This record gives sequence, structure tokens and C-alpha cells, in this order.
Amino acid sequence: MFSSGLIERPVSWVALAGFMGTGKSRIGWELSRALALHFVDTDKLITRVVGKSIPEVFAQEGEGYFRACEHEVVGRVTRLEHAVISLGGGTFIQEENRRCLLERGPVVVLWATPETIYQRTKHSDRPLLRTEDPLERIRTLMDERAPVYQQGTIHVHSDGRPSEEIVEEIIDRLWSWADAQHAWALDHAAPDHTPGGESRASD
Ligand SMILES: Nc1ncnc2c1ncn2[C@@H]1O[C@H](COP(=O)(O)OP(=O)(O)OP(=O)(O)O)[C@@H](O)[C@H]1O
Ligand SMILES: O=C(O)C1=C[C@@H](O)[C@@H](O)[C@H](O)C1
Ligand SMILES: [Mg+2]
Repeated sequence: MFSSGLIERPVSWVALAGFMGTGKSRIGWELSRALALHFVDTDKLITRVVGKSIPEVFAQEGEGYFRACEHEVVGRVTRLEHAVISLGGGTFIQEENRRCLLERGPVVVLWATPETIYQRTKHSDRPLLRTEDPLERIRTLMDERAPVYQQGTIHVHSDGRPSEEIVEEIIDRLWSWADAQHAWALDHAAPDHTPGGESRASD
């Protein structure tokens, strides 16, 4: 990772999206440490700025207010440099957020089965899962959202895997993505018309 005092990393900005409980917050934090980047968790940022927990925001201000906060936060985090951004589970679902995030850089989507998600979220308070049958709600919401999450850049499964292994896979896939971007940029670079430019390019 480190060589001659310079940090080698595939990207200097990346966002993590995906359903509740897929591990965006935990993996995002670990990824930020592995890449020596700042870490921002949009859910935590909103709770800090609003001064209320997410269940309180949903109950007292309504989901619409929370979605507006998310949208504003997306505008801000896409202007950051050197950061790993862990999004809320619904942030990438809003079209304008998605466009803005994908324009900024790679969006890694974490996936898990409804059963894993249920196990990981059952002891915490997620307003959208406050129902008689949270597992069924997870299944329905996942069916609705999966085609949208599919629009992410890189997809990584988190079921039954230790977080270190997931972080390692994300970094490998980010290197491949960055190499492909670089190759594409070279292929699409404006032709070099300086004297001797073409021969230099084919050297
Ligand atoms: N790979 C993993 N293996 C085991 N437990 C995990 C893994 N990833 C995350 N967890 C645990 O699952 C729970 C939910 O993870 P986390 O809060 O990171 O999910 P999230 O995607 O950020 O959810 P939300 O969208 O609600 O913010 C946490 O207790 C976390 O420690
Ligand atoms: O999936 C969602 O819509 C949500 C996921 C959480 O991260 C929080 O952002 C909130 O509970 C809503
Ligand atoms: Mg989270």
C-alpha cells in the first residue's frame, strides 16, 4: 500500500451503497483505514446535524424530510476529496442522488440475502423495518430496490464473509476499475498533433 512515502491507492474517492445491514458503515470504515482516506457516514452526518436519531427524524419530521437531508448531504460529499462515503440504504435509490454519485466516482454496492440482513438488523431500530414481519418487509423492499442497486459500479457479496476479506475484494476490484478507466482514457485521448507526436504515441 505504501511505497517511498507515497500512498498508492486505486481511487481517492469511493461511495458504498446497498440495502440496510449489508455492511456499508462497517466496511466503509475499514476500507477508509486500508486506503488512508477520510470516512463519512451519511446517516451519522444527518443525525449529528439534525440532532436527532434516524427513528426520531422519521417519526417527528417525516421520511420526506430525511430524504431531503440525504439529498443535501450527497451534494456535499460528492465535493469531497480523499474520502470513503458510506451511504444510507435508500440514498442511492433517489435518481438525482444516483446520477450525482455515479458522476463523481465508483459506487460499490454491497449485497446480502434477506436472511442475513434480518439477522444483522433485528436488534437495531430501522424505521422501515418496524413491522410485524420484518423479514417479509426486507424481501419486498429488496425486490423493489435490487434493479436500482444494480446500477452501481462494482458489486460485492457480504454474506458469511469476514469484513477483512470484503475490504480486500473491494480494493482489488477498484484497482481493476481504475485500470479500465485509465485504458479507456488513453484510447479516447485527443490525437497528438505535435510534431513527432504520433510516432511518440506508438513507441
Ligand atoms: N461481513 C460482516 N459479517 C458479520 N457482521 C457484519 C458484517 N458486515 C456488517 N456486519 C454487522 O451487521 C450490522 C449492520 O452493519 P452496518 O451497520 O455496517 O450496515 P449498513 O449497511 O451500514 O446498514 P444501514 O443501511 O442501516 O446503515 C452491524 O452490527 C455490523 O457490525
Ligand atoms: O434503506 C433505507 O431507506 C434506510 C436505511 C438506513 O441506512 C437509514 O438511512 C434509514 O433507516 C433509511
Ligand atoms: Mg450504515
